[in-house]
Amino acid sequence: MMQSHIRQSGAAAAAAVALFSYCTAFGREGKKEENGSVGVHHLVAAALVEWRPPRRHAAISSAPLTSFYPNLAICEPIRDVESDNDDDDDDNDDNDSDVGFYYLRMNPKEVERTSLSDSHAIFGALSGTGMIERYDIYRRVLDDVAVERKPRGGSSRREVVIVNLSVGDKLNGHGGIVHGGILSLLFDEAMGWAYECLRHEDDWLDDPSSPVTAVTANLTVDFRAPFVEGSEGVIRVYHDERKGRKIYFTAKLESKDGEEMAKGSFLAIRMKYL
Ligand SMILES: CCCCCCCCCCCCCC(=O)SCCNC(=O)CCNC(=O)[C@H](O)C(C)(C)COP(=O)(O)OP(=O)(O)OC[C@H]1O[C@@H](n2cnc3c(N)ncnc32)[C@H](O)[C@@H]1OP(=O)(O)O
Repeated sequence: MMQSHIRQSGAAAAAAVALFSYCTAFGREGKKEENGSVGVHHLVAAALVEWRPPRRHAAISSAPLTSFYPNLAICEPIRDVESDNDDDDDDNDDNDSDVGFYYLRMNPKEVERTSLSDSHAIFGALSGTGMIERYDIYRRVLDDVAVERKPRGGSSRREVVIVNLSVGDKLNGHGGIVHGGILSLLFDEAMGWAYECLRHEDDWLDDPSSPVTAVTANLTVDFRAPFVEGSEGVIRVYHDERKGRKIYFTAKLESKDGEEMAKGSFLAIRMKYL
C-alpha cells in the first residue's frame, strides 16, 4: 500500500517553517534555507511528506493522499545530475524506484494562480465527484546519496513531477471513456508544474528581472489505450531540453496497473513580457 511508502516526519513537520517563493526567491546556489532566501515573498508553514516510491507504481493510486496534511513542496533548483531512471527505454523506468529519490507533494492551494478555485479548470470547475476527483502533484527530489553517487552532467532528460490522479464518470466522450481533451488538459497542467519547478534552476536566473511566465505553445498527445471512466493513473513528466525561451517536455499517463495509456509532448515558451 502506498501508505507504507509515505513517511510523515514529525520532526520535519515541526521544524518546517519553509521559505517559499515562486518568483525570484531562490539563491543561485539553491541553498535557500542557508542563505535566507533573498527576495522571498511568502513565509509559509510546510509539513513535508516524504514519499518513497513503491516498486510498482500500481500502489500509488490506492491511497487517499488528500487525507494527509496539505503540503507545500518547495520548487527548488533541481541539481543537475544524471537521472537515475530516465533512459530512453521506458520499460526500465521503475527498476530503481526505491533508491535515489523521493517525491514531495506540491500544494496548489498555496499558489496564487491555482488557489483561485473558481477559475482554475482542474482545481475549480472540473474538480469534484464524477469529474477530476484527484489531481495530486509531486515533484521529484534526488536524495543526498543519489546526488553524491551521480556525476554532474550526463543526460538532461529527467523526471520532474508526477501526478497521482483519478477521473470519474462525467468527463467522457464516448460512453465510458474519458474524453481525450480532458486527458490533454491533465497533461498540460502537469507539464506546467514541471516548468514551475525547472525555472528555479540557477542558470535560468541570469537575468532575475526577466519574465518567468511560460505558456503552452504546443501540446501533442498520443492516445494509446482507452482511459475508462473511474480510472486512477499517474502522469510522469520528463524535462527533455531547453533552447533559450523554449522548454521541451514529454509525459506519459500510466494506468494503475502500469500500462501506458497516453503519451504527450509539450513545448512551453517563456513569455517576453510576463
Ligand atoms: C511552486 C509554484 C507552482 C506554480 C504552478 C503553476 C502551474 C500552472 C500550470 C498551468 C499550465 C497551463 C498552460 C496553458 O494552458 S497556457 C494557455 C495556452 N497557451 C497560450 O495561450 C499561448 C498563446 N501563444 C502565445 O502567447 C505565443 O504564441 C507564444 C508566447 C507561445 C510565443 O510567442 P512569442 O512571440 O514569444 O514567440 P516568437 O514568435 O518570438 O518565437 C519564439 C520561438 O518559439 C517558436 N514558437 C513559437 N510558437 C511556437 C509553436 N506554437 N510551436 C512551436 N514553436 C513555436 C518560434 O519558432 C521561435 O523559435 P526560434 O526561432 O527562437 O527557434
